[in-house]
Amino acid sequence: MAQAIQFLISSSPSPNRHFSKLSSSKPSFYTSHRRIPLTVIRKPISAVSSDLESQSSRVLISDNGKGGVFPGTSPVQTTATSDSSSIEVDAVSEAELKENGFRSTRRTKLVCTIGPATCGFEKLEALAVGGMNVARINMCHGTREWHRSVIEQVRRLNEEKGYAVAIMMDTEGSEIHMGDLGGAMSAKAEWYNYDKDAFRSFFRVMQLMLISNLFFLQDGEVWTFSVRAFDSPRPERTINVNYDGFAEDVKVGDELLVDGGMVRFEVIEKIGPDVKCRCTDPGLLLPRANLTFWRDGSLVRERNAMLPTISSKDWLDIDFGISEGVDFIAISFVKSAEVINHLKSYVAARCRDSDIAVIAKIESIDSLKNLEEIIRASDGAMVARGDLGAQIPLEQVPSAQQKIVQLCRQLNKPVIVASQLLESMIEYPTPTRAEVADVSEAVRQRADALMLSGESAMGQFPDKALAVLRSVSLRIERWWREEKRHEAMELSGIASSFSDSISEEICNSAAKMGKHLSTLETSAAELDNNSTSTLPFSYKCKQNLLCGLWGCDFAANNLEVDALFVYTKTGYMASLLSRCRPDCPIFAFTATTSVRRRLNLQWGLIPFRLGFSDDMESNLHRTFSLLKARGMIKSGDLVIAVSDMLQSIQVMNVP
Ligand SMILES: Nc1ncnc2c1ncn2[C@@H]1O[C@H](COP(=O)(O)OP(=O)(O)O)[C@@H](O)[C@H]1O
Ligand SMILES: C=C(OP(=O)(O)O)C(=O)O
Ligand SMILES: [K+]
Ligand SMILES: [Mg+2]
Repeated sequence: MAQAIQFLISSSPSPNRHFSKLSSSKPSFYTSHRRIPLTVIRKPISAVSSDLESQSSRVLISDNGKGGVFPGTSPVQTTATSDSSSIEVDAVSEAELKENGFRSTRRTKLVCTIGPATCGFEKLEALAVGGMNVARINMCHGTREWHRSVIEQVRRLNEEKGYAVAIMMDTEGSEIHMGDLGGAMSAKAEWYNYDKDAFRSFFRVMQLMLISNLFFLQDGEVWTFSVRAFDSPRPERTINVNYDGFAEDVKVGDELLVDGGMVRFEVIEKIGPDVKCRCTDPGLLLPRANLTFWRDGSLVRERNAMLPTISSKDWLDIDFGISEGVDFIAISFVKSAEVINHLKSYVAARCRDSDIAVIAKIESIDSLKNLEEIIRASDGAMVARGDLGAQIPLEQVPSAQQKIVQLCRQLNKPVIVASQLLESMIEYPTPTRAEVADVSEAVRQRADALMLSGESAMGQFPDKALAVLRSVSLRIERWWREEKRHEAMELSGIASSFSDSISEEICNSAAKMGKHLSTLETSAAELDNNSTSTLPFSYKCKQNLLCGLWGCDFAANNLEVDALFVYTKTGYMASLLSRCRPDCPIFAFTATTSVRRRLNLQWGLIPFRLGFSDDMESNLHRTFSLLKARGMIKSGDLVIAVSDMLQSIQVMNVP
């Protein structure tokens, strides 16, 4: 039995004259700013869907590829220009929905760093098929030409095969690191990419160390770290450091950590630009490894902290990212909100509609100190545990992660948990149990996204690593849905304007409603157009915006909400729904390709590109018709729909 109940909060009376007001005398809500009539409308869907059958069900699969918005159009104009009878969704979500239904869709998003192991078209396609939502390129490595080719291939994949993989560019940042060791840029990658039997063979390892310019250090060996630029060949046992102040800053007796402690040295002598160090913890020296130095058990960071967060090379990379139309720019070693604000205005001035999101990487002590202001200024954050673990004691990383993940959700910013999630899978086809537990914890914390680094960039099993992230995410998500094991979080209000606070309340209510409706146990037989009953729960919203809303008559039998639909121009309303982490998936309809790709990073959202109008009723019916034609929904599915144009909540069975 198809029927609809619609709650409307609109700044003008419902523009939809088709809806009859069966129960319209609910209290209106007035404020000093604006008058908002609150109506509760209900009517059988059959009466409003007479034109449904005549709707075209023509569908379009491909993403329009090239980044940015459509030429010469704002998102609003795009609505008018896009093909009104088409809908675009990525091929993986579509297949998942068709095969297993709504509940099977993965909520946690997956980011893969692309490197030598995955830069070919087929390898990229395998990652897209495996569920990669965002491809990350790390400007620490490789040339711009190399990165451009990756971007082009991802775009082609989207265009030709119907994926919607977004692109994140990650800046190098002003960390102190070693030089290239005179070898190929991807020496570490080559090193791991030899076949695994060979990799494990001692003699092969020795041979590789010679050809790849990798060095396995012995205890007590003395090496020179120098800020001088060397002509090749580089003097023996000498390593170049990229930071000019290095020799001035270190003191004899300091501890020098390579790659957060993979190799350790003690500073024994300073001679002008050269610093002589004795190896105290032997290990493998890898090209461009990060360096930190410690004194009396604390990180020395006075001078390091004075380095600009965005170096001149980073600015060139950012220009490159803007011209290539990347979707996200992740900024390494952020120290304050200032740099994020600066970058955002820089991007806005150069990029129409400023549709590149700026992600703050939290990986330094300073970023932890200024965490809230940084996250407020950014469009999202990354818990960059690799470098973070080199700056704070390792045992503090888990609590920092939890704090960052929670704060991001409170502030409605997507958050990525990154680094070493499945580190052992660089070499082995299965993860360790501890790694699976770590991934599970990030999923249980309900981070928006998980990221692979070396596992996908230069590991031997990129697809397998991605499959592990995917299956663990799915399993843990299901587990907490079934057993309610996830962390409960009281969300505080974030809206800064009156209109935003209405959107926020609508989304909170829709998400809650989904939950409540799915736990109702009244009988379906009671669901009848003429019956009037009251929802068996009381709901009080903080700002009283929706008070009285639930006084409407409603009865349901084991009503399970299958999906939340959100029609959103900028993506904001979709992010508000995602923030609530509802039990059912969220179908986010947006008119712009770039907004759609950006929504890929957010928990639980399945982004669709769809042109839509201000008439919610016709939007819904057209969407139902298009999705039914593709087998993604079926008659009887229960949907709660919200929209940022009309600020409404509607509950509908798919006709
Ligand atoms: N574009 C690239 N070219 C060559 N090697 C790369 C590239 N991107 C990543 N890698 C390799 O993958 C490893 C892991 O990637 P990532 O975590 O992004 O970098 P890092 O180790 O510098 O933090 C790098 O150390 C590097 O060896
Ligand atoms: C993600 C990180 O940054 P990068 O790989 O660029 O060092 C990290 O440090 O964890
Ligand atoms: K980086
Ligand atoms: Mg880092």
